[in-house]
Amino acid sequence: MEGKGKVNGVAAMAACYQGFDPAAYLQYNYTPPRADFERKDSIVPWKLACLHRAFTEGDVRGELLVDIGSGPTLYQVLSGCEVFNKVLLTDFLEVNRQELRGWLEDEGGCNLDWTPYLQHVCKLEGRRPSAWTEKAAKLRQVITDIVPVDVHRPQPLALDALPSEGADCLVSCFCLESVSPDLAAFTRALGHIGRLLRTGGHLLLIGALGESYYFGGPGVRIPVVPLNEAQVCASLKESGYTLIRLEVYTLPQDMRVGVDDVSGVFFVKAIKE
Ligand SMILES: Nc1ncnc2c1ncn2[C@@H]1O[C@H](CN(CCC[C@H]2CNCc3c2ccc(Cl)c3Cl)CC[C@H](N)C(=O)O)[C@@H](O)[C@H]1O
Repeated sequence: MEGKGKVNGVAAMAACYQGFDPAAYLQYNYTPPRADFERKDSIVPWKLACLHRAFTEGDVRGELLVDIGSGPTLYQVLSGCEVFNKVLLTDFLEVNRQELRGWLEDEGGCNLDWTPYLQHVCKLEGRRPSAWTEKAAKLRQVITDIVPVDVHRPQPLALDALPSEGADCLVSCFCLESVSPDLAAFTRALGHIGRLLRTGGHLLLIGALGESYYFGGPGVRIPVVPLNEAQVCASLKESGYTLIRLEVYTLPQDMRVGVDDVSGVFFVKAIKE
C-alpha cells in the first residue's frame, strides 16, 4: 500500500499544480504586507537578511549555485549571484520557467517589478540603492539556464544539467514541503536534491512551518505537509546533512492574509557530509 500511496500522492500533487498562476502567486506573496521593505517584521526582508548573511559570512564558495523549485521568483539568488559565477534556476512548471525567462530577457514580460528587491539587497551589501542596475546586470550575467526539476525523482534534474562533481551550493525556498504529500516524501525529496550537491557543499533551505495548504492562484488550493522544527532537523540528519544554523520567523497576525495557513518560516544553513 505504501508504494501505491507514494505514487498517488505525488501524482495528485502534480495535478494540483496544473492550475498554478504565477501572476496571482506573486501578488499574494511578493507585494505588501509580506514584501514590505519598510517593516523589519515583514517576511521578505527577513528571508533576504537570512540569505545575505548565509552567503557573505565567508564559508560558502564555489562555482555553481542551483536554486531548486525557483517558481516565478528571483529573490532567492540576489545575494548568491555575487558569490557564484554560475546560477542555475529550476522549476517544475513551464509557466514559472517562462516567467523567469521574461525577466532574464528584460523585455518587460514579467509580472513583478524586482527593483525594490534588488535595491534592498544592495543596501544589505552596504552599496547605494542605485547600484541595483549593476546587480540586475550581474544576475542576468550569471544565470546560465532555467531548467525543469522534479524533487520526487532520485535524479531531480536532467543528467546534463550539472557537472559531474555536482553543485557547490543549493538554495531552495518553500519548495519541498509545498510539493510533498507527507513527511516521508519530504525527507526523500531532501535526499534526492542532496545528490545534486558535492560533499562539503552548502544547503540553504527556507520553508513553511505548520502549514497545511496554500493558494497557488484563485481557487487553486495546494496541500502542504505541516512541519515543525524538530521534523525539519530530523529530516536533514536522516538525509546526510549537518546543521550549521536554524532560524525561525513567526508570522505576525497581519502577515496572515488568507493565501495560506502558515504559522512560521524556518531558515536552515547546512553542509552535506
Ligand atoms: N515535484 C516538484 N519538484 C520541484 N518543484 C516543484 C514540484 N512540484 C511543484 N514544484 C514547484 O515548487 C514551487 C513551490 N513554490 C511555492 C510555494 C511557496 C508558498 C506556499 N507556502 C508558504 C509561502 C509561499 C511563498 C511565500 C511565502 Cl512568504 C510563504 Cl510563507 C516556491 C516558489 C519559490 N521558490 C518561492 O520561494 O516563492 C512552485 O514553483 C512549483 O512549481
